[in-house]
Amino acid sequence: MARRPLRLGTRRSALALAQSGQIAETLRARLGRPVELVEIVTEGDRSQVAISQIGGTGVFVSALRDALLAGEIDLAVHSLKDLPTATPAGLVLAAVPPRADTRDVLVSPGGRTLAELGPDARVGTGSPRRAAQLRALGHGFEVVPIRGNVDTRIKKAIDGEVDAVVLAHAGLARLDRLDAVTEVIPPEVILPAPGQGALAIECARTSAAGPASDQAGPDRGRGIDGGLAELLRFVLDDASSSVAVRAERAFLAGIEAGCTAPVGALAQVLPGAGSHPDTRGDGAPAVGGIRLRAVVSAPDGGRVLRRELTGSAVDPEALGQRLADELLSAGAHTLMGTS
Ligand SMILES: NCc1[nH]cc(CCC(=O)O)c1CC(=O)O
Repeated sequence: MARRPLRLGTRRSALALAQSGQIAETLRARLGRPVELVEIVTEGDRSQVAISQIGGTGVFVSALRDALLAGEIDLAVHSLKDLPTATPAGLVLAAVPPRADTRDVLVSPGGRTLAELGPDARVGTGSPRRAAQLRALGHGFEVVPIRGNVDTRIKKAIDGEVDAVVLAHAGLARLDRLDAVTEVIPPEVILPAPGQGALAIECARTSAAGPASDQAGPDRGRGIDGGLAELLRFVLDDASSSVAVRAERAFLAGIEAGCTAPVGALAQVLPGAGSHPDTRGDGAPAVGGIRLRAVVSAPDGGRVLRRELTGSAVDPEALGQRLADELLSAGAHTLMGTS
């Protein structure tokens, strides 16, 4: 069978191209197969209005998913934190590669840290999660809504439009802009978004037996990749990263808040007694522990609820759901203004 290139669909932002290019390199090296990048322009790239007004960050994702479902691309690379918790029928989250630094960072050209920024300071972010946690610090600074790609946001701080901006460490690392970071913010101060720092590799669901003979539809027989999801998992997935984001996403799904809500979650796989946090060698996560922390905030940051639980890595979804239930019982929806 001819080994045509694997078509990897990507957004065309600098960040998306950087992370997709890195995954393409890994695939070429490990599969010895050509991989071509297919740039997909999304509504979120075209529009200048606030992301929260055009349906959330899901707008970045749906064009890539449409291309997968239409058979125009073989796999898509997403920032996992922008991926809605529900995977559409016909698609599968095939792999979560080794996760980057999960923390947020401050880019503050004047050199002031978060603790030093006082009531006179203007701090830029487009994220309700960051805005609420920034306000909850109680330093009184003004949170200014900004959007644009990572470089645009750094420039707003350098040009003095705001005193500082909060961004993801992972994004700056992938763009080789860590030089701009003035403070790495610990998760105790600002808890990152569920899935932050992780990538998601999605593909169409195909039968492991090969081009699906048992599935209807004009596009079904076209694929050359029976078991592509299994292959991608085998070459790209990191068991610890995968377990952690499964717990965080189960929490997010359980709290029914969506990916632009003022919600943070961070799971850490613990080096449990007698177990290795990585794999048993067969790709399955070893039986260990996970520590899951979460925060929900009132949109104005006036109140925040923080909770954490530790549970088994065997069932990260159950842990995420339990933590969501706890926060719901503690009044999360009333706090977030969603009930
Ligand atoms: N919402 C946009 C977005 N999606 C992924 C990243 C950075 C990479 C990551 O968090 O994995 C960013 C930029 C940011 O939040 O600063």
